Amino acid sequence: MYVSRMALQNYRNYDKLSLHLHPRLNIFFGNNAQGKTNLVESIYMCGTGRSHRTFKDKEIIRWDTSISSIKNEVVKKEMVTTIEINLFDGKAKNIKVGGVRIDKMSDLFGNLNVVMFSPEDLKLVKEGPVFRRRFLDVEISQVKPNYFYNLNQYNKVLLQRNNLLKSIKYDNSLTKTLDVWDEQLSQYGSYIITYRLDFIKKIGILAKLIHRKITNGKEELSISYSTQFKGVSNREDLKIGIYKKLIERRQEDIRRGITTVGPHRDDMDFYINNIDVKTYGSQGQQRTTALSLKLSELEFIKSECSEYPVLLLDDVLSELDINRQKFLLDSLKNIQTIITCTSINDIIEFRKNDRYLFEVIEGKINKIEE
Ligand SMILES: Nc1ncnc2c1ncn2[C@@H]1O[C@H](COP(=O)(O)OP(=O)(O)OP(=O)(O)O)[C@@H](O)[C@H]1O
Repeated sequence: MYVSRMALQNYRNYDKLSLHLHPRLNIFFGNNAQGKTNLVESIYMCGTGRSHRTFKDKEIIRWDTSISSIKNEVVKKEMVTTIEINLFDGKAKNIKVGGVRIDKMSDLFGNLNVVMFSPEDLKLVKEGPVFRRRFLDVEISQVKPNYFYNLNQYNKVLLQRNNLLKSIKYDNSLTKTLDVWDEQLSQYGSYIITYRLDFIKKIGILAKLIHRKITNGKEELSISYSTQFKGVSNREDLKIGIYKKLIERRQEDIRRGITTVGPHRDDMDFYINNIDVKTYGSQGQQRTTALSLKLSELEFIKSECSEYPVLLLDDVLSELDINRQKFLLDSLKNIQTIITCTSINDIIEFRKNDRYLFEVIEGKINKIEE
């Protein structure tokens, strides 16, 4: 799939923009703070319904205006469809697919699959577990709308349970009310863990092969899911396991006023040649692991949806050494790729006859060559 045309209005520093994109390679270069990331952010939004940088729509709307819009044309299985997002100051966004307004975010997923790779992602391995859980949630939601539903329900119940735990501290008679939340938390939580286990199993195999290639067979990467329910993969057993542990930890949870059991505490582990990459990996190994993981996502989406997603490479090339850059660029021949960079010196000769090159200057875009 690919984005054939993009149009922005009052989107960050873009007043009005209309652009045809190359079905394969698009390179946007320019100095800092010209609008390169804003551009990839808008494509990411059409795929996921949200920005990768902010939860606040207000920040996206061009200053001194009140409505911002994105309209992209997407070619998927040779059919053209439009995805339109209108953002309002102080009102929920409105999303249309093929001109029809959708009321559930999960109806957006799958119309445009995107994979974003930015310098932030290079920290995926070594940063805190929140980043890795977010990675899991975004990637699985794109291909499994049911996951997104269960995740939303889980988060709602978790919030209610945590509020209740805080109230119980002052009113013990409320303790019995926890039963209903524990039941629901186990139900939704077991779905989340089952989906995550399946996802990690699949991308684990793909990432291992990719990592082997990048390191010329020197490193063997393995990825696993770290959970309080190790060894349990059946959904019914997980449900029972979560429920039992919630009861077991109930007094502790009441004392602390938070829920200490469930997938919101889980994480991903990475090993290279059986050594924990988070703790002992060099910076280079951590980066290569992140790169293998990102590239495995492309293959995963292809295997689930039969088409490659659109790849957004935001300012990431300069962060990789020349070998990794070459590996990355060579892997992308059949994938629409949007690259942003401040300098094109390293890639000026790259796929010269099979790309569009654009210069970004203060929210305006000049096409340099076909
Ligand atoms: N809501 C907004 N309205 C108008 N301009 C905005 C808004 N939000 C951000 N900007 C402007 O957008 C520009 C930043 O754009 P962007 O983040 O895309 O930069 P970039 O070209 O990717 O730069 P870098 O190479 O430094 O990452 C800044 O000039 C900023 O002031």
